[in-house]
Amino acid sequence: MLARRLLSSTGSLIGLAVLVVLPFVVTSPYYLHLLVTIAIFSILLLGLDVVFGYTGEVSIGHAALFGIGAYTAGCLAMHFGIGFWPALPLAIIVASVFGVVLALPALRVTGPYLAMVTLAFGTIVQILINEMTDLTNGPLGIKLTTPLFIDLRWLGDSIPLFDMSLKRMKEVEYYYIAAIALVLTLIIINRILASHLGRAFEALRDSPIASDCMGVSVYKHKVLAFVVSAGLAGLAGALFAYSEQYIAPNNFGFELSVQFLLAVTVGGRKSRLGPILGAVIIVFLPNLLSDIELFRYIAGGIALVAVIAGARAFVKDPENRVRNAIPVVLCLAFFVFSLLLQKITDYKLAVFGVMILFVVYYLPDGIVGFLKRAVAQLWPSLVQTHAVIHADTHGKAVTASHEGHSGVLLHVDNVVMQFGGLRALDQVSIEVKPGTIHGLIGPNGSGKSTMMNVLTGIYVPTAGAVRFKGQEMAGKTSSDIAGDGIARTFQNVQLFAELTLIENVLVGLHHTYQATFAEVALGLPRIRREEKAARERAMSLLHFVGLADLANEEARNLPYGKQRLLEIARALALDPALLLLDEPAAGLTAPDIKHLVEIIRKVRHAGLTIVLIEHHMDVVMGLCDTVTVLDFGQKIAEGKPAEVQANERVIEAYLGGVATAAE
Ligand SMILES: Nc1ncnc2c1ncn2[C@@H]1O[C@H](COP(=O)(O)OP(=O)(O)OP(=O)(O)O)[C@@H](O)[C@H]1O
Repeated sequence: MLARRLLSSTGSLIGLAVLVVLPFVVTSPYYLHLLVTIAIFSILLLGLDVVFGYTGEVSIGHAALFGIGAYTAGCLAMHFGIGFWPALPLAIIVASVFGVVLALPALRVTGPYLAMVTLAFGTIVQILINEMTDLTNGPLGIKLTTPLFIDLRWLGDSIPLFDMSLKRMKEVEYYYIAAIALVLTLIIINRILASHLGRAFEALRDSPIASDCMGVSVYKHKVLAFVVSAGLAGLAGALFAYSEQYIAPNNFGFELSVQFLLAVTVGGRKSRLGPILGAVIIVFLPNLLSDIELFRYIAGGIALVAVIAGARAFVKDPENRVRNAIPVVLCLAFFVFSLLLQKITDYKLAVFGVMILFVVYYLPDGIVGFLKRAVAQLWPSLVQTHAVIHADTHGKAVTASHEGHSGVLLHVDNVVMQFGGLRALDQVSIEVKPGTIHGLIGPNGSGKSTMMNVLTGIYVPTAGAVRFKGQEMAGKTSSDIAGDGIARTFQNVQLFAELTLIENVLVGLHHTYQATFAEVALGLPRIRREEKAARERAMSLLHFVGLADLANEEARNLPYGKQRLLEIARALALDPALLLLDEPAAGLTAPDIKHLVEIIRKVRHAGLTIVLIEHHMDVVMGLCDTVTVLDFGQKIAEGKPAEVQANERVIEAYLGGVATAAE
C-alpha cells in the first residue's frame, strides 16, 4: 500500500515537474503550440472519459460541445468585448446546458442508438454555427486576439489602467495557463471519479436496474455525467479558441468527435493517463506520419517490444503459440512496411487506420490498460495491495431503517399485471407483517419475479395497489422505493461487474452521503469523513456475509454462489425495512445454502422483514413464517408452511412437481 501511494505521489510530482520544465526544453513556438493543444485536448478527453469510460455511453457529439465552448468565447469577444477570463466560466456554463440537452436522449436510448442521436446533435450544432451568421459570422469564422493578462477594459476608459492590464500573453504564458487548467481538471475529475458519484456512473453502466434499486437514480447520474463532461468540453473549447485565435465551423466536425473517441480508446478508458496519452497521439500523429525517419524509429520500437513480449509468451504460454505469434508477425510486417515506404504522406490515412485496428483488437483496454496489466504481472505488489479497511465494529452490520413498525408493513391489494394478452399477476393480494419471513412460491412462470418487479417499481401494475408502511407505492421510481426502505436481490444476479466487492456494497451505501457536488470536487472534510465511515460499514457488511477477504476483488471474478451473497450485502447496505430475496439459493452448493440460511436468520433477527422467493422447499419450510403460493398469476393458497405443504391444490400445482424434480 505504502509503495503504491509513494509511486502515485511520485508519479504526480514527476508529471508536475515535466509540465513546469517542458517550455524550457521545447523552445520552438510551433512545438510549444502543440503542447498547448495537447493540454486542451487532454481536458476534453478527461471529460469524455466520464461519459464513455465510466457510464459506458458512446457520444459522437463532443466535437460540437467543444465548438460550443469555442464559439461562446468567440461570440463574447466579438459582440460584447468580453475577454478571456470571463469567457472560461461562461463557456463551461453554456456547454453544460447543452450537456443536459445531450443527456436527455441518453435517458431513453443507449448504445448505437445513442451514438446516432449524438451524431445528429453534432451535425445540427455545426449547421447552426454555419447558418446563424449574425451571431457566429458563419463560414467566415471568428478571429480572436491574444488574451490580455489582466483585462480591466470593462471598467471603462476613465479608469487608469496599470501596466499588466495591457500586457498580452506570450505563447509560453498561455502554455502555463493551459497546464494549470489541465492540473485542476485532473484534481477535480480524480475526486469526482473516486467518490460515490464515480461509483454511481460505473454502476449505471454495469446494471441500470440494480443501480435504481440501490437508490442510485440512473436519470440523475447520467445527466450529471453529461454535464461534467460537457463543462470540460466547453472549457477546452474556450482555451482552444484563444490558442488558435481563429475558429470556423469546420474545426468542429464529425471527424473530430471520432478522433476524440479513438484517442480515449487507444490511450485507455477509465484512467487519468489514458486520455492524456490519447491527446498526445492525436496531436502528434499527423506530425509523426509526415516524418518518415521518425515513423521508422517508432515502428522499429514497436516491433522490438512485440518481439520481446512474443518471446516471453512463447516460453510461458506454449498452448497459444500460434495466437501469440500473430501480433509479433504483424508488428514486424509494419516495421518492414515503414522501411519500404519512400513517401508516407500518400499512406497517412491507411497507416492511421491500421494502427487503430491493431490497438482496438489487441489492446482493448488501451495502452494504459495494457501497461497496467504488464506492471501487475511484473510487480504484483504494486497493484494488488489495497488499503486495509477496518470494519465498523461499533455499530451493528445490519440495521433496519425503520424498526418498530406495527401492523402490516407491506400491503399488496388486488394487483394485476398484464403483458399484452398475458396476465402475469391476476388480482393478487398479500399482507406482510413486520419482522416476519414471508415465502412466495409457485411453479416457473407463476408470476413471482413479476411481483418483485412490481414491488420495486420496475413494473407499474395494471390495476390494484401496493402500500408500504401505509404509503401508496404505485407510480414511484425504483430509486425512490429503495429510499423508502425496500431493497432486493435479483434472480439473474445483477452485480456491478467491473467494481470491486467493497465498491458494490458502497453503491448500496450511496444514501449515506450528504456531501454536495462542490464538496466532492473540492475534497472538503465532510466527503472524506463520509467516505471513511461508508468504507468501514461496507467492510462490516462484507464480514457479515463472509466475503471480507475478497473485498478488493472485482465482482465479475467471484464464483456464482458468492455473487449471490454479495448481492445480499449490497441490499443490506440500504438499511432497508423490507428485503426481497429472489431465489437466493439458486445454483448454490449444500454448504453454501446452509451458510445462506444462517445469514437470512441473522438478518431477520436484526429486525428486517423478508419476502423470500425460493424453489428449495427445505429452505422455505425451515425459514418462513407465512407462505403464499402463486399459480398462473393467481394466489392459490396462503398460510403457515405446514398448512401450505398439506394443501391439495398446492401439491397438485407445485409441490408434486418439486418432489418429482428432487427425486
Ligand atoms: N416484461 C415482460 N413481458 C412479457 N411477459 C413477461 C414479462 N415479465 C414476465 N413475463 C411473463 O410473466 C409470466 C410470469 O413470469 P415470472 O418471471 O414472474 O415468473 P416466476 O414465477 O418468477 O418464474 P421463475 O420461477 O421461472 O422465475 C411468465 O409467463 C413470463 O414470461
